[in-house]
Amino acid sequence: MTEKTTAELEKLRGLIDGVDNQLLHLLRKRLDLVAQVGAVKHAAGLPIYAPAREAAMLGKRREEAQAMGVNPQLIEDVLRRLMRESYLSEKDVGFKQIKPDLGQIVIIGGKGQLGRLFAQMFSLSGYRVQILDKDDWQVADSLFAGAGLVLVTVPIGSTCELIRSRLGSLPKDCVLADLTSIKEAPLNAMLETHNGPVVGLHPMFGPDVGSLAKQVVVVCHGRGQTQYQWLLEQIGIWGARLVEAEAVRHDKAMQLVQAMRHFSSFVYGLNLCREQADIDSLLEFSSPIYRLELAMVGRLFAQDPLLYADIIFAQQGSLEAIADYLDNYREALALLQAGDRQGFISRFNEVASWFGDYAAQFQRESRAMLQSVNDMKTG
Ligand SMILES: C=C(O[C@@H]1C=C(C(=O)O)C=C[C@H]1O)C(=O)O
Repeated sequence: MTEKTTAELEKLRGLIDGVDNQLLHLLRKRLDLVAQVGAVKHAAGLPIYAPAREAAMLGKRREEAQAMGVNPQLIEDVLRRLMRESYLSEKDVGFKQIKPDLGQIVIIGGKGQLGRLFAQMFSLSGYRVQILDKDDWQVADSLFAGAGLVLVTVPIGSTCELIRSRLGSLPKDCVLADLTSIKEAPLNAMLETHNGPVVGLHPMFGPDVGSLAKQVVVVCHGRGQTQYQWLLEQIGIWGARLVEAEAVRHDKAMQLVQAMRHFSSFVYGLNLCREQADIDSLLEFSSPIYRLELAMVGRLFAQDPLLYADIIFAQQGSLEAIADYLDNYREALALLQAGDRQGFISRFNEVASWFGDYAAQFQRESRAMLQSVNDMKTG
């Protein structure tokens, strides 16, 4: 590099540093304003997450960006990241309490990760929360006596047994709910055991989400909705979207969304392990999509094997879904073994037309993800 180039670059970089520093000050200012909005909303009992305001704001900023020669997607990306930060700040002020006159909330399995998250959310909303873990059954009766909600969040394998053997004498107005990732069997167990209000919930996220804003919670109605409506509203206040479903339809979807998906990630990991793949080399040669896939598979093995065993072994139907997957794998492999390129292409087209417009939608969505995977690279 010539001295002139070095000097020019240094000058421009100094200016960029100055702009970045101004950005930082603007961010500080924005965070402070959002905190004030948070306080106003908290006082009025409104949730922080306001999708209509977000859509309007994004639309306006995109237009302004366009007029200024800035890529609209750039300002949208930046604002979406900032809004995520806004949701996190809500934990500082707490949430509106929808049912202040509720007795205490007893969370069975409250020391598990998801149990702890819900305990925290209820506490931040002003409820009195009691945790009942495996070694606490001697105090169960006294906890249940004043309970307005009993929430079961124990491993799937023990859920129904626990409900049937331990929850037969809850106060009659107490809401009984569970967070199990299958719904039909636990819902039936709750309905058979408790005569009061019953609802099945399935949070479609892991315990490491920073905020519930935009996360989905599936709701399977049991009985006495008017008595547990407050619970649904409370979850809405946390920012989550409630999706109502019949338990059977939910469980069927989980055979693919969870059991088959996790099982194939498990086998993918098993295969890498047995092949003694060199992860460093894989990463070195990885395309962004491969890296994303490796991250998706690898993250499974950073978690509790019991949780995944529970999910995969929970339903007989999952076994069939996984067996079907294997059949399709074998059939596709046979095309390869037979050198049937045309057969592969015609299957490909068959699947592509089945995906229809979703294929293009998924390509757009993954493009943004892949770009952030690439942004994360260092060196
Ligand atoms: C700050 C607000 O709350 C949330 C955060 C927003 C933001 O960071 O801009 C926008 C809408 C809400 O989801 C608001 O309503 O203005």
